[in-house]
Amino acid sequence: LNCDMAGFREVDRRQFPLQDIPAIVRLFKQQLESVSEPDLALLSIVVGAIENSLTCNRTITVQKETDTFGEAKLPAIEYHITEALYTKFHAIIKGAVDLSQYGSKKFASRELIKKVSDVIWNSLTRSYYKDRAHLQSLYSYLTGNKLDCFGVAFAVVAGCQVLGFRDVHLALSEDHAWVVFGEGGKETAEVTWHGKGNEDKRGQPIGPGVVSKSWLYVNGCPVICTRPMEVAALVSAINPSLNATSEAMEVALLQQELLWLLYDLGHLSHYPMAIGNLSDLEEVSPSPGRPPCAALFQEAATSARTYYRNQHVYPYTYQGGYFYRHKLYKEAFESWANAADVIRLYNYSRDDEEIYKEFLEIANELIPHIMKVVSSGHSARSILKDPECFAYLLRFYDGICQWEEGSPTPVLHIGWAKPLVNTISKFDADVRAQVVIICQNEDGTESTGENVSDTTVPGTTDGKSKLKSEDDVNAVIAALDEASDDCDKQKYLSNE
Ligand SMILES: CC1(C)CN=C(N2CCN(c3ncnc4sc(C(F)(F)C(F)(F)F)cc34)CC2)S1
Repeated sequence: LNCDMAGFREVDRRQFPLQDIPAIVRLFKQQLESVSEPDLALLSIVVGAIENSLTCNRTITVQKETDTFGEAKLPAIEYHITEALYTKFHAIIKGAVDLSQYGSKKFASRELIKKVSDVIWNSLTRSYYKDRAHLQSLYSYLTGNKLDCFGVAFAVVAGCQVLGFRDVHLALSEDHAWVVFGEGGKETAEVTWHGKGNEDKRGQPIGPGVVSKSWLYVNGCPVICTRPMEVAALVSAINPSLNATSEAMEVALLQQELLWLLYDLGHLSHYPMAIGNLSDLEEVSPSPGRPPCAALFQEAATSARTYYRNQHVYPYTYQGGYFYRHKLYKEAFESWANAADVIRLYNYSRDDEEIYKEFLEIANELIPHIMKVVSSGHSARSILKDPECFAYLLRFYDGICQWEEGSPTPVLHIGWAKPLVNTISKFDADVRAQVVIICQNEDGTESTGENVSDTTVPGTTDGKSKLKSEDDVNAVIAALDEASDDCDKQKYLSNE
């Protein structure tokens, strides 16, 4: 009867109450190394209970944060609480889904998945703030009937695991989640909503999203999770935030320890964002004997290039953000140029607001801040004298221009042009002249397009004077467009 209670039965009652981080890590390790598959419901309830008690209404008196051995103290997670919630989830799922109606037992069907999604969906609180923190776990679902969009997708996969369907897995893009199922995992189904004010497409395959080349569906290169990678997703989704400005240290430490456990077991190698999350945590509090966070950010980018045809943007914006925070501005420019080389392959659609905001912040906040900071310096090694920096910036802006080409939704507007022109005009003509634009034509042959320094900025004579009016700005855009029209694909290389 209770074969699927295996997850719980195996759990050694003696492990409870779970008092500290090592106890939780032991539970995860035992689940990840157990012969069957890790129990998603059990693990999500446990970490959800800890996160909730340490970040929401801190009912517990703030205990001495570490015990005598420096381990962060956690609120004791009682066996009977965990078991009650676990049993409740099983009862909800098995009570609502009459398996005899769904033919094949071996593989899930679209109808079954839609039914599980409906059970979760229809049991959510009518209206609540969907973007709130701490709504990602089954603890939130079972105690408050609230889930965020990731949480709904995760709950559907956990529900299908309860029903014994080992073919249903979580599929993750950089801003959306859905499920794959069936023989060879070839079928896809929407199970949750995305963004605000969009009709949900639950039950439908994700095909059209891939065809439209929108970033939301990462050109058909999503992270397809195994059970342990679904554990990595729930661990990545742990949110240590106490409020907008501070975090619960013990929750962040727990997330970091669990991510290292998953990393050591090899379950992050195909999951760039999880590696990025771990790198962010390591940047704040480095673990002794572990690779430096800079190496982890690089690993995330390499994973995306190796397993996902370099169609993911976030590994490069994780890396660029790190370099920016550490004032490694040339390295930041290179990462952001690499991010733009990814987005140029997509067509910007209305569902892609998140990545639009990401590029907008880089182009109109971070790069202008860097230009301001370095302008005051007078070092000969200034990035303003470095043609490679100019080349990285051109590749960055050109990637965004190409993103717009062929898109149903415009990307650029005057708000982009001013910082863009301001940045480019900080590089003198003699520096710009050192950048050679290599064009790759349709047939793969290469030709040097117009040399950038020949396209003196209209309205100026020696290319040195600054731009004044809006017409000048529009003229520059036209010049850039013209330059980009000359070549099908531009690679900006600086000559050595
Ligand atoms: C460079 C950044 C701006 C820093 N944090 C970033 N994150 C934080 C972590 N994050 C993630 N980290 C691990 N896994 C996932 S699965 C996912 C999602 F597909 F969008 C979902 F499921 F719809 F929410 C998001 C996400 C989203 C991206 S990107």
